[in-house]
Amino acid sequence: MPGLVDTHIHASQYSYAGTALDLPLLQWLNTYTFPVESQFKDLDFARKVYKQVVKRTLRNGTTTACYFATIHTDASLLLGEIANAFGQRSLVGKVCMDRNNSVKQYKETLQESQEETSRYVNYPLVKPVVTPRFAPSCTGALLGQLGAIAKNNNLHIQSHISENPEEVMLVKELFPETESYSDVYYKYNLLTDKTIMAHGCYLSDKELTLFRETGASLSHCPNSNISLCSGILNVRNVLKHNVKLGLGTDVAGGYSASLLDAMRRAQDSSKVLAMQDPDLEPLTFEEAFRLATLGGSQALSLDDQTGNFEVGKDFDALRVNLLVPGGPIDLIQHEKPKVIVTEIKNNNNNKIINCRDDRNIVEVFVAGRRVVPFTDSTPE
Ligand SMILES: O=c1[nH]c(=O)c2nc[nH]c2[nH]1
Ligand SMILES: [Zn+2]
Repeated sequence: MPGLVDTHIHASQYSYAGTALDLPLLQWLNTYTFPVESQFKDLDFARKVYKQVVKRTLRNGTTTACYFATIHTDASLLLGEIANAFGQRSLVGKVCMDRNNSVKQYKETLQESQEETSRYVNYPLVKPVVTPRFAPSCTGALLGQLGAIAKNNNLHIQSHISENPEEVMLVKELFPETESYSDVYYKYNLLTDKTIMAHGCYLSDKELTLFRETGASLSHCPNSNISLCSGILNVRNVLKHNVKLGLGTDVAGGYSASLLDAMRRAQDSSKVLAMQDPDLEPLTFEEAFRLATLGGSQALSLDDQTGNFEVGKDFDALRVNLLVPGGPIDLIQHEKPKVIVTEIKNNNNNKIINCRDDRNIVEVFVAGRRVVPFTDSTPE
């Protein structure tokens, strides 16, 4: 089957994935996230965590990952180097933030943020992404500079938007002259056809229309949205507005680094909304599969290279063995499936989403190179 695309993951938060999920977003950032991220000044610590997250996501079939690092440029460059060495297709973002009242050492000046963002490298599979953390962490001046850097260098952009009600209110207070949260990013040239924004749970129809018009996309991160009690994205409405959409694990707001988990949570979340509104059609497993593959590649504007097995694209693929010895699946009264799954269309394939885990992913290929299982030549 095609490789999986994680459109939103914080590599720097991997060390505490599965813990610290007892506070809502803004308090969670101040209490857990900023203190941990500030430790990435230490390159030895950064190397340890970044190697683990690249290996863990690859083993889970993530052939493309769109990463947030931290404000530290050297550590962010190291993440790019590690992804490149392991052969994972990725976008790597040095986080930019010149506002932080709670953990005062974890921020930059406007000038530092601008100069450091210009220190990026381009590998064939690893690309830079301009990364304002989110509007509350950035002054308007910084957002404007980052919009200009992205435009002048034709770079990808990533950030967060409308994840939690308190955050949306804060943005209104900080940017009173703007019409909406989306309008803040739009005004600073940060909504482009190479932009991906995480969450968007509280976007209005008008804002979704702005996304469609600018070509900006959304990353749906259901595990994080539930774990931090942020909200539930109405995926059906996003699709109805023809906004490009992918799935994200959003580690460590999300506790799982697996896109299989994201597919399941996306369906669960959509079913919860459908229970409250009988007119709403829940997401099917075919749709969840598409979001995790082709949808993600479109959302990252990488669908000319990856996302499915169309002739001309790179070979990003998983070899899945449902019956791997010691694996998590029992197939009863079925012949042994031996298929290339380009789309999910029968119940046996649905087991791939609902019952499988990384034990069933026996080989992973990125751009034709086998990257899992790891070999002697894989970096330590
Ligand atoms: O889920 C999230 N994780 C983060 O690290 C973050 N920063 C701003 N907004 C955020 N949301
Ligand atoms: Zn995030």
